[in-house]
Amino acid sequence: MKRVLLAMSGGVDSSFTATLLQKEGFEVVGVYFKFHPHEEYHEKNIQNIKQVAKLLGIEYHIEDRMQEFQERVYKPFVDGYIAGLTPNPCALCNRVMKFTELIAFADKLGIEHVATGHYAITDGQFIYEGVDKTKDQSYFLFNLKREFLPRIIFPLGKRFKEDVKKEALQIPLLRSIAEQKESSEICFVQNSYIDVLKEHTQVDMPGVVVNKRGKVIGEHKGYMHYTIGKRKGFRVHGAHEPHYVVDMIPQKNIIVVGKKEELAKKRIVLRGLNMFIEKKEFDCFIKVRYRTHKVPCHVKIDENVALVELEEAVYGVAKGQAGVFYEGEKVLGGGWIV
Ligand SMILES: Nc1ncnc2c1ncn2[C@@H]1O[C@H](COP(=O)(O)OP(=O)(O)OP(=O)(O)O)[C@@H](O)[C@H]1O
Repeated sequence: MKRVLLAMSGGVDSSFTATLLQKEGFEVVGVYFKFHPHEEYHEKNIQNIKQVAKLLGIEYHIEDRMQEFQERVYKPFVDGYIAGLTPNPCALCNRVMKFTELIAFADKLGIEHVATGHYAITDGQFIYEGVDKTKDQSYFLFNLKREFLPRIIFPLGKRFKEDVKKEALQIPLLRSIAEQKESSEICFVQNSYIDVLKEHTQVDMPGVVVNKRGKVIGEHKGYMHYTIGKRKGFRVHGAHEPHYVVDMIPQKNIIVVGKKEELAKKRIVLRGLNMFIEKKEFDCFIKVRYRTHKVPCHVKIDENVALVELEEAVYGVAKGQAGVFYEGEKVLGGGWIV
């Protein structure tokens, strides 16, 4: 029987994925990784995994990767905010933690294929958007190592979240899992990223708001409270129209604000590229945040840096986020916005 190692989070998606893989004739082995140190959170998830394992009669493993997660994902997240970036820990984690550890553990167990409950599609060469556009997670997967792809299965890629939930509710032992509240977007952030940062650095430190010409026009609570495009939580004296954060100077604890048109960007530079194609110059579409539409662009790559000229302006481009290239639904690659 063909075996597959399934990354199980204890949530409805990966739990339901286990049932799909079994129906397809796989012998499923599950693995749960403890990435962050919130034991209560793990306990709840592990309870769910035990329940699924019992339902399906599958073997599962609980693996501690807290130290690695701390160094490879958590620390860069905190350091990123301190440096004035808007980090994207999930896209980073998928490359340096989740899939790396999943593949390594599969190798240890002598299993060829790995699976997750991501809403995305792969043909072993490329990643494509999942059919459920409201749940598609291809953006977060742009950074996967190419050599991983032939070993990955995404059983939910052609399914709709709503149907997954409905079907899971019909299975008695999955019912309670399907009824649980969805997990937050970043697994180690329980409430707000600000609470996480407060454990490591001083976040509340009032500073000045300046306009693009450097003139002081207001006050803010501390630069880490803001991301590019934010228009609330700071004061601009005598402002009659909305002002948006257009830049920040972390070393001086200054945020720069401007009107909507000053937020517009038609040129973006990406570094730390991960490409699934060899071409160095091409036309495609780019997504500069998770929840946004794709914009047509022209890309030129030189020495692992991509210069992207956009056909229409985008608003709220934040350094540290991922820029992901698409051709239709296919992910061509991407990099980090600088
Ligand atoms: N701690 C973990 N250990 C092992 N696998 C995990 C873990 N967290 C997430 N995964 C895997 O990554 C996939 C996507 O994770 P994400 O956090 O986006 O979950 P999700 O879409 O809410 O799915 P789920 O309902 O399965 O939690 C999960 O479906 C699962 O396969």
